[in-house]
Amino acid sequence: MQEKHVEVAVIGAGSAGLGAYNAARAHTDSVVMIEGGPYGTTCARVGCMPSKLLIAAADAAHAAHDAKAFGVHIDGNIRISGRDVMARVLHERDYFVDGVLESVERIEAEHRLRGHARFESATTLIIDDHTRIHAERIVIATGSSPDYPEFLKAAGERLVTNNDLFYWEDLPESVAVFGPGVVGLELGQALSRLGVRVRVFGVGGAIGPISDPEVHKQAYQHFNEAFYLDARADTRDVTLADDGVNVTFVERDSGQEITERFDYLLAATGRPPNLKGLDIANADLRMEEGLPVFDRYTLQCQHNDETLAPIFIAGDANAELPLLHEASDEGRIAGDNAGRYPDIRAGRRRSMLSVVFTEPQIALAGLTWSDIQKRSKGSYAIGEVDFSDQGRARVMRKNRGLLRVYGEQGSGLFLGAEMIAPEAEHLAHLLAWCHQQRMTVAQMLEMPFYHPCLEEGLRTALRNLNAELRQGPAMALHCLDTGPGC
Ligand SMILES: Cc1cc2nc3c(=O)[nH]c(=O)nc-3n(C[C@H](O)[C@H](O)[C@H](O)COP(=O)(O)OP(=O)(O)OC[C@H]3O[C@@H](n4cnc5c(N)ncnc54)[C@H](O)[C@@H]3O)c2cc1C
Ligand SMILES: NC(=O)c1ccc[n+]([C@@H]2O[C@H](COP(=O)([O-])OP(=O)(O)OC[C@H]3O[C@@H](n4cnc5c(N)ncnc54)[C@H](O)[C@@H]3O)[C@@H](O)[C@H]2O)c1
Repeated sequence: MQEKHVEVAVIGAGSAGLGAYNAARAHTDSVVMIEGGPYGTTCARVGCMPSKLLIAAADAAHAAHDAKAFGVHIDGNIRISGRDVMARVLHERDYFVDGVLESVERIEAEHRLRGHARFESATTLIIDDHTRIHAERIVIATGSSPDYPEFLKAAGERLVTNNDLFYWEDLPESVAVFGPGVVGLELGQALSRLGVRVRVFGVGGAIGPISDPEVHKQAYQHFNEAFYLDARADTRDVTLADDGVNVTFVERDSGQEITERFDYLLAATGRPPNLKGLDIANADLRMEEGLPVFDRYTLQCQHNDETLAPIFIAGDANAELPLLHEASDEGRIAGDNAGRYPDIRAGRRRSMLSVVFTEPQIALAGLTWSDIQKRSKGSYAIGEVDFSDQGRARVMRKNRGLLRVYGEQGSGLFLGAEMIAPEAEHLAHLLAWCHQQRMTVAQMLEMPFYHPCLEEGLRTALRNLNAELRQGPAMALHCLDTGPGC
């Protein structure tokens, strides 16, 4: 067993780990980054990028099918080649992975260590069985992995997760998706648009990250127009079938128990943090609900006696906001603090922004509806716009969805938003930026709105909110002071 002494050890070379390494490296040369799996990050390899590539193919298929509604007739059959779709996904995915691999290659070889890390004590790590690292400070950036309930294991080799799906050489005929969370909705809808027979089964009623009941209602309706989604499914059995898997469930509308065969079962039932193999009990960390207690501004953990530990936790590993930009931010903050220790600084946390790349897209910005229920003690108002009659959305045949914006009574401050809306990724950015600038709804309304744009729908929602906050005039139906369709 080799012995190595460093100031900072970073466990995990994903988006958070790479950010942490770079930030710590700005303070000291004595850093090591340990990676137990393949380099390339979850985001590039099996997460954000390949999922968006699959969705891009699905959008192309959908546009081709929808073209005739615009008077554009594509003569002959629209043929989707599963092999070509998956070949492009993998080819482009590799391009993104290669970019990450190049950055990893640029890191000095003596700063990189391959192997699975586990804690021997709060300041020593064992890497596989080959190296013991004595580290003055440690950053845990181990990410998360798909997890699923025991009964799904009956699907055997037909059970896949996001770790497997992007390696398919061809598209299957059918997939049963368990979990209408972010992964299940994005991949389920993409597969459905690519001609795969899809059913999505959930428990407890949740759809993606939506907490606003009105947005939830619309989402349920829109997705069900596109594919079968039962967010409170009564699934009775999962068994292996010939070259496939049988799922027995109570059909949502008929109430009949049926057994249906699928080529694959996609488990998208959540991604808990990778803490299990870490022997974290040896690190003397204070734990709550299986997770280390940490400060979200410094990312620093506590010892069991509640003193501060020289251990930091960033990215999906801390389960706070398992999103790429948050992992990068947290990695930088944790690495900076591990490097500058004991001179710990609070890092800048941005306004919350989350996008689900479905059609319509789901997005959250600032505080969510459920945050506001907890924090605002009734002193808030809601404005909304329904996109079914919004001018630009209608022009593009994307006139579906609901945007709800929240503001604070008295101050008129913009608090947050939830939406299922056309091109919500852009609307949500504007809203997150305004939230971070602590703007009032009235100030937001002073900004320019171009005609005819989806942002005019946002303006309608903001005007509605301003009126509800009693800071502006009541809304007029089809007011034409700004052009038709607003
Ligand atoms: C299908 C899918 C789509 C997604 N799409 C989006 C999106 O569109 N936008 C978005 O913002 N987010 C998206 N995400 C989430 C995003 O990918 C993650 O939030 C982000 O990649 C987390 O980065 P990380 O550094 O925390 O983890 P990772 O990138 O997973 O890095 C953790 C690393 O730690 C290593 N490791 C684990 N344990 C050990 C150990 N004991 N010893 C050594 N090494 C270890 C792992 O091998 C891994 O390389 C998506 C996720 C999935 C699954
Ligand atoms: N566009 C994006 O930003 C993006 C895309 C994909 C993933 N992600 C990140 O990855 C994280 C993990 O995504 P995820 O979708 O795996 O998890 P999730 O927590 O978002 O969703 C899991 C879903 O599975 C359901 N579920 C749990 N047990 C079930 C069961 N037995 N049967 C049926 N359904 C069950 C849950 O109710 C929930 O709806 C997300 O929270 C998100 O932060 C982000």
